[in-house]
Amino acid sequence: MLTLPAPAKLNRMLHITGRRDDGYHTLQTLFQFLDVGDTLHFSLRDDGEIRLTPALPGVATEANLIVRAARMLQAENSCHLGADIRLDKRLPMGGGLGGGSSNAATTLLALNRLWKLALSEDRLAALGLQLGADVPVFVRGHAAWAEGIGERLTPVELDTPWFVVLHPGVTVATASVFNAPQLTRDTPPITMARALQGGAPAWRNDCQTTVCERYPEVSKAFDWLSGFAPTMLTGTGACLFARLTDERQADSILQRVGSGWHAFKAKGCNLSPLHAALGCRAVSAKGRAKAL
Ligand SMILES: C[C@@](CO)(OP(=O)(O)O)[C@H](O)COP(=O)(O)OP(=O)(O)OC[C@H]1O[C@@H](n2ccc(N)nc2=O)[C@H](O)[C@@H]1O
Ligand SMILES: Nc1ncnc2c1ncn2[C@@H]1O[C@H](COP(=O)(O)OP(=O)(O)O)[C@@H](O)[C@H]1O
Repeated sequence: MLTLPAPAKLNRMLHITGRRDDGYHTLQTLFQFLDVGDTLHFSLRDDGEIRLTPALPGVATEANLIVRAARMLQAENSCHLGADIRLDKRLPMGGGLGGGSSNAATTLLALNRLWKLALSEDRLAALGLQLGADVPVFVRGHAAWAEGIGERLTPVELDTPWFVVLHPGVTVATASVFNAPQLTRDTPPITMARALQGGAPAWRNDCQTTVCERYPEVSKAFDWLSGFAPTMLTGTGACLFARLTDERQADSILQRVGSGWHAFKAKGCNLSPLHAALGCRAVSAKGRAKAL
């Protein structure tokens, strides 16, 4: 059996720079992984079946990104092998932590290994992009500056603080945020160097105002958490994250979280825990940028 993590991600900053003809928005964002996430267990089957347990509430098995990733790999390689896959789900769904995308990326890398397909990382990232804009960064496995709809990636070294991630108990529909008339969607593009130069104190998320206006519970949670430390929305929410000076500060905040909200502490990682588990070497220092 192959057991691998599917870590969460944060968008440490997120700018929306425009809208494409197909309706998708162009972004500039900094992705970083957390040392917390789901876990997947893979066992080989020789009959071509893909069996996933347990089912996720509200997600048909064939629509689950894990099953879709497995089927895509089978089709791509005319592969007749299958897998039993068990998912230990910890990440809230639709929270802006990228859990579904991360599950898909872990499945692509795991089955590439289990089925001995030897597909390149480039090919796996291209397949992943067909499943979701956030899948390629999980396939690549390094914190990254992302452009386009999140698929044009440049690895970066970011600060790796402790965070408290707070789920305010509401679900935010990504499409409703991107369709909101008041959404800021004309932030002038900046260079990666400029984004990194300001560092964390200068970062913001263009979705945050719209999400807080439309979801009062997110606004309330933001006001509460930012009373302790600098706080931001990840992706289109609903999760918020506070950047802390040390782990003790995280523990102290966690003791005060009210009922109806779910919170956990996590550390930022520039190398994905998935790639650490697979024993991948970190990308070479060449071409990496460093946040000040
Ligand atoms: C904006 C991010 C940042 O990480 O938010 P989170 O999902 O993590 O919160 C992601 O790129 C989200 O990517 P993903 O979650 O794959 O979005 P999808 O399901 O493909 O998109 C849902 C809907 O949101 C809109 N959408 C999504 C991404 C984008 N760059 N522009 C858009 O306009 C489209 O209307 C699309 O139909
Ligand atoms: N394996 C999976 N894990 C989580 N969500 C999944 C999965 N497969 C499909 N989904 C669907 O994808 C949606 C987005 O999930 P997720 O990636 O966790 O959130 P977000 O994109 O907000 O970070 C979920 O609401 C769910 O309907």
